[in-house]
Amino acid sequence: MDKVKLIKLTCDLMYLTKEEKKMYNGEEGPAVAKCMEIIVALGDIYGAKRLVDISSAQISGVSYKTIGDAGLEFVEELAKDAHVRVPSTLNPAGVDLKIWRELGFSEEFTQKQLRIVEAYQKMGISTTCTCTPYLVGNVPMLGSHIAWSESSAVCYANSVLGARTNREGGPGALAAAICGKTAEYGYHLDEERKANLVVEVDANLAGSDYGAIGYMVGNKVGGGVPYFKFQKAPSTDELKWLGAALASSGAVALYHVEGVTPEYKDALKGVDVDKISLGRSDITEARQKLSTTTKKPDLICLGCPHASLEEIREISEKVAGRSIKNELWVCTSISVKAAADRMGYTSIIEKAGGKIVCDTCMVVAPIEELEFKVVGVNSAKAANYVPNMCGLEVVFDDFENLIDFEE
Ligand SMILES: C[C@@](O)(CCOP(=O)(O)O)CC(=O)O
Ligand code: SF4
Repeated sequence: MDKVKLIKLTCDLMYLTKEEKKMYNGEEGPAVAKCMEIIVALGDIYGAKRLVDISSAQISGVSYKTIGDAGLEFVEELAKDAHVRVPSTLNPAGVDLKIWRELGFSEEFTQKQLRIVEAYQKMGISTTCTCTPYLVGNVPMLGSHIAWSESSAVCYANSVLGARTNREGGPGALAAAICGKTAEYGYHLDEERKANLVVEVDANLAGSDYGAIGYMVGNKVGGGVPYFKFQKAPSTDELKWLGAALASSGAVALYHVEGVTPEYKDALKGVDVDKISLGRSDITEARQKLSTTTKKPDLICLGCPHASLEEIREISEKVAGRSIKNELWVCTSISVKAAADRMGYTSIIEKAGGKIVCDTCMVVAPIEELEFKVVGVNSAKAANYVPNMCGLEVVFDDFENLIDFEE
């Protein structure tokens, strides 16, 4: 079908403005045309009536471990003449861009990884290399339309900030960033943001319990929208862990928390939903399911999603003046690490034998090429991903139960 007919067909299914038609038919260059085709194709598949302007993007498809040579060639080709039109941040890479050699990663992998990051930077994407863009300045407003990928970031933006994005894949988010637009379907629409399951949690929760709850409920609702009733209001870090787990065991992109999240008041209006209750025994069962071994971990990886400054402060307090027996990595962004350096938390953790690892994480880095056998994590998402993505055993527990100190 030639271009004109295709536009006609597309216009029947979706309304394109004059400006958007120009972008679509190549008047703004081949890269924009290619990206508009991706966006319009997604819109046609999901029944969008129009495109919507976006205020920011979060781009995944960064680690050489996940995108390989094909992905490297795709981004280098696009970077020849594409540039983003909205503030865009980048997902974690496969290595810490500064201390990769100290961590034991290979020169060959790192060189390819640096080419990928360079190509994204050439397109004007901020090479933040973190899955917590909302901690480094990419903080979309309530009701704003965005195009984010990285499932935990998508869940946080929709649920905690009340911004509007679907679970974009790498290409979809990148295309949207280059065009400044995305197709208006799914979570961009009011009617898709209603809850479809009420979850009453009759237990006093702490730390990694939130990940265990998210893991269980994600399995139950798949791509649904859970509405939580907790005994006390979770912190933003606890909401971050909850959403990451919901998004990794299910395909949850939005949840509501009664009395806490910005859209909870309308989430149950006009819908008739099922209710479930979860208690301590359910949480205990989920926690057991998330570990694949009872062996002591030789590598402890915290910061999935990337650690906040508050998390790093708490870790530094727990290790201050002690000497750690196992290897400890605290994964975070360069921005949060800069603040941890200034506050002295980094030197406390390093003096105890730990490392603050930036730009990457225990899932998208090739840790399987290092000498570790058992990874200890306090993130249900990491526990869910490490066995499949790294082929290593995993122990899921709170930090204080994972760490081994010299006497
Ligand atoms: C491993 C994961 O957290 C990030 C994958 O990142 P990337 O596709 O390598 O940029 C997957 C996800 O949940 O989006
Ligand atoms: S696996 Fe965890 S740490 Fe890695 S990118 Fe995803 S949320 Fe972030």
